[in-house]
Amino acid sequence: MHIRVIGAPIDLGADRRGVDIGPSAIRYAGLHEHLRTLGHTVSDFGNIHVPQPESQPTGDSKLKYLEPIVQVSEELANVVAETLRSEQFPLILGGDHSMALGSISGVTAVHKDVGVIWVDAHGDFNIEETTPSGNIHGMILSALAGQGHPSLVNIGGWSPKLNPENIVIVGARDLDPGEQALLRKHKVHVYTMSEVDRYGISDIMNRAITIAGRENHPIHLSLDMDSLDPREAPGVGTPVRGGLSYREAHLAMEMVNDSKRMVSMDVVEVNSILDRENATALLAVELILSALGKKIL
Ligand SMILES: NC(=[NH2+])NCCC[C@H](N)C(=O)O
Ligand SMILES: [Mn+2]
Ligand SMILES: [Mn+2]
Repeated sequence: MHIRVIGAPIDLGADRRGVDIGPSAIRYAGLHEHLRTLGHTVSDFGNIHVPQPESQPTGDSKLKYLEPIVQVSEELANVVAETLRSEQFPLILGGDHSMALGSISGVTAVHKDVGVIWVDAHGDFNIEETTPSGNIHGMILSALAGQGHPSLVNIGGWSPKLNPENIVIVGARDLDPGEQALLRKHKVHVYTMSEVDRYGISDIMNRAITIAGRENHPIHLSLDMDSLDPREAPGVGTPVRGGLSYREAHLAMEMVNDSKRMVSMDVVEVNSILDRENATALLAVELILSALGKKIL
């Protein structure tokens, strides 16, 4: 496969510094060399331009940094779409999860009926009326499904990008009350940690792949590193106890690879200021390798 690494060093969606270093930290953890040992061809687009938060007005407290986030999303969507059109696999490194607005907008500009597997402690399905924080990284999946502020919903000039019934969230354990109601209303498939415990990650991933990939739909994988237990992934801005274990996360990635349906992938929320000796970035690289074909034997 031809993989193109795209850095999206955005921290405007989390209103906290440190995730902007994520793309460098993941590259520094040996991403390119390891991908090449799997037999992939790897090129690097570099990072898209993201303004520094200190240079921007915060704007509406319920939609912080809306304008620059929309600008970055438009640019990232174009780069991702161009990458797919030139038959390369986009591997997008965050940055906070708001970058998925750009990446998935780009994917859905090229592929029809995209299914999304969103591995996350959170639902990221808030809108300005339900957000407890005003941080846009918690409002991105809803925007892709056509809900929320028109500037977020209409990246690229069209909407919705996703049919909510093609979205599967895996690993959820911290959903806000208004967000829960929206997820139910729009019939998003949510597998909580409780269900992972009850049925096992293998069963849950089989279901997730069946739903997101039904009728041959291409799958986009969005991996939020806070889906992992904070003992494994300490370098995240919004840690929640009781997350995926190291082994569960690897198996989840391996199963996505085995499905042969993945067309693009994001890895987000690596916060190097909060990390310990780059452990979270090193784990991110390991998980990327499992998702992109590394086999034990
Ligand atoms: N991508 C993330 N880490 N999102 C965390 C969102 C936290 C919370 N639900 C909020 O809306 O603010
Ligand atoms: Mn997230
Ligand atoms: Mn999260």
